[in-house]
Amino acid sequence: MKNVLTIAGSDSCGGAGIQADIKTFSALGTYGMSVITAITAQNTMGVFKVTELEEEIVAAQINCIYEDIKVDAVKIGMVSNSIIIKTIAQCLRKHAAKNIVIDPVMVSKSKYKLLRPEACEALVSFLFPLAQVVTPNIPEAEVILGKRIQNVEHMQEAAVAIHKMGPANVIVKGGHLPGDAVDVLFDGQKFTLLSDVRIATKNTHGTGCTFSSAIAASLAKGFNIREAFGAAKEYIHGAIENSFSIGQGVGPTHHFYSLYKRAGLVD
Ligand SMILES: Nc1ncnc2c1ncn2[C@@H]1O[C@H](COP(=O)(O)OP(=O)(O)O)[C@@H](O)[C@H]1O
Ligand SMILES: Cc1ncc(COP(=O)(O)O)c(N)n1
Repeated sequence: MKNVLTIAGSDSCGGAGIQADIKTFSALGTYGMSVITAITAQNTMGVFKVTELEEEIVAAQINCIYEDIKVDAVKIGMVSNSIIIKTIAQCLRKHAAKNIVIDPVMVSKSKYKLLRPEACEALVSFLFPLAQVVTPNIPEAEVILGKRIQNVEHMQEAAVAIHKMGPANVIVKGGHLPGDAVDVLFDGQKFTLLSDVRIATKNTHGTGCTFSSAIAASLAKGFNIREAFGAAKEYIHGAIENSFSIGQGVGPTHHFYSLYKRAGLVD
């Protein structure tokens, strides 16, 4: 069994954040662990309150895990302020953490700011250089670069520009552009583009969290970045295809549809 850690925020309704990450790790046959950076009160309609945790408890959670358990990959999601960002960078350096996947979470689908605007610079300068891969969506890449991204060519340019900020690989996700769902990987030398038919659903709560966690689980299993990208794309497609409506807003993706199907729990 490979061990995968998520460092992220808790989502009370279970569709994104820590909860989506651990479901993904489990569905992909890895052992999931968590370091919580913030607690959010949210549901399918929005984020209503956020409490950031003190950096001491964030550091203690990371140290506790690395001092005892071999961590095969780590995914970083919502980290809302620069003090916690610097603490995480320091801890991961101290433990020589490998297979670091960074999803630079900034704004929820319900438009709530999950990253303090002044902390974007810290995220880029302290965490990006440690990453095996960073996975911005279009709005995040636009904020990082201060440029509009309107097509796949712009996504490729953005991937090259973000690569210069230090990560070994960049995947710019195209979920926010119209048309097919095209994602662009740049490894410093060449591009890999993966495209899927866009699934017509409003239930995409947590897609970015799920996608980056699937990459982390795949890297933990020994896949190279291109293989991990392919496995994550396939996983997110199935999870969105089987997404469902709970609550009144944007529903979650389904992580265990194939297991449930085999067990006769769904049609
Ligand atoms: N409606 C959809 N149909 C198929 N794939 C999608 C759809 N929406 C997003 N994706 C895919 O889900 C992954 C997450 O992308 P995105 O939604 O852009 O991330 P985020 O949740 O960070 O905004 C990407 O692989 C993207 O191409
Ligand atoms: C704790 C937490 N982390 C990440 C997201 C982003 O997910 P989404 O973009 O689908 O709202 C979220 N809503 N909550």
